[in-house]
Amino acid sequence: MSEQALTGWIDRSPVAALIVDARSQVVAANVTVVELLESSAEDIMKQPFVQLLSRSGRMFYLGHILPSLQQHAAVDEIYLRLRTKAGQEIPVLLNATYHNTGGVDYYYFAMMPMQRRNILEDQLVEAKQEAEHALAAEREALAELERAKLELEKQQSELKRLNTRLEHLATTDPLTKLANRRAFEARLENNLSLVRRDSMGFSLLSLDLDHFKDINDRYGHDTGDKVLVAIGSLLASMFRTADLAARTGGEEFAVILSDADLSVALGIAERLRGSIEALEFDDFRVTASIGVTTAQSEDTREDLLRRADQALYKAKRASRNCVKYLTG
Ligand SMILES: Nc1nc2c(ncn2[C@@H]2O[C@H](COP(=O)(O)OP(=O)(O)OP(=O)(O)O)[C@@H](O)[C@H]2O)c(=O)[nH]1
Repeated sequence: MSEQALTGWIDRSPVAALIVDARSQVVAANVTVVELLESSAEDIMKQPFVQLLSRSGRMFYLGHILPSLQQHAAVDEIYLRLRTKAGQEIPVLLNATYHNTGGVDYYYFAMMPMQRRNILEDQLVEAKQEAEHALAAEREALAELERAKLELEKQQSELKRLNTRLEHLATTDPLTKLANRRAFEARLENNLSLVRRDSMGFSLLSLDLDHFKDINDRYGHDTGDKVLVAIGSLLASMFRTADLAARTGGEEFAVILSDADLSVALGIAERLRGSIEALEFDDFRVTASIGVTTAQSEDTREDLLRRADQALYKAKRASRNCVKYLTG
């Protein structure tokens, strides 16, 4: 078979194809090889195949590929580097087979350029980098979300703290730190509904300091305030949390005594009156008048307050510094 006919076979091949003779001289090359090596068919033909390889490729061909080919008549997918006329190295995968045509030995070399694989590898690296960037962006977004969540939690707990503080301010008398009139009335309503529902009785003390105006006039308003604070401390220390002591006006106080009937309430009121009388101030003593009443299931808040005030009025009219009661 002529060399021209051999070249004709392989010209249209999608792979770079070469045929070399038993001495590894190129005897046929397809167009793909010529284009790949950026050379001409004339330059390639009659050259030893090794001249078309990189320096390391030559050593590998002579030391490994050729002996394998001679021994096994074929090699599969060997990585090699071709070298263009201009010196550029082109990675290829080589498959080679031995043929005997008309009594003459030939080797057929089919080389697949690895450019495509390199492009795929580049694309793979690019995709990996993009994935890493996306992952980093996602991590950053998650961290941002976590920061926003923490900030929100912080603001919520601050809001809760402010609400508690506001609630405290709205229900506390600033001078004595006792419950104020608003908190007192709310508790009164609540206790009255318990009386109606569960017959859970309670009593009410209405307390007014005696001749308090004289204390203010004689010792000054600041001293009057100190007296009010001392009365507040005494009330706060005397009553259980189930009860409620409140400052309901200037020098007026009230105590809701949960689960206390009239006789219990009278005993407590008398003890309170005595404790106030026993308080020691610089140059004077303070006394209080106390009115006591007990809640009835049909009582409204106004009924109860009116009775307690009437009992207090009775105490004021009597001698002051005493306890009086009124039943419903
Ligand atoms: N220092 C001080 N005085 C107050 C406060 N609130 C009310 N007062 C005073 O309490 C006095 C109450 O006087 P009155 O209502 O005449 O009663 P009183 O002098 O206690 O006389 P009786 O209740 O009849 O025994 C007034 O002088 C008010 O100015 C306060 O927050 N601080």
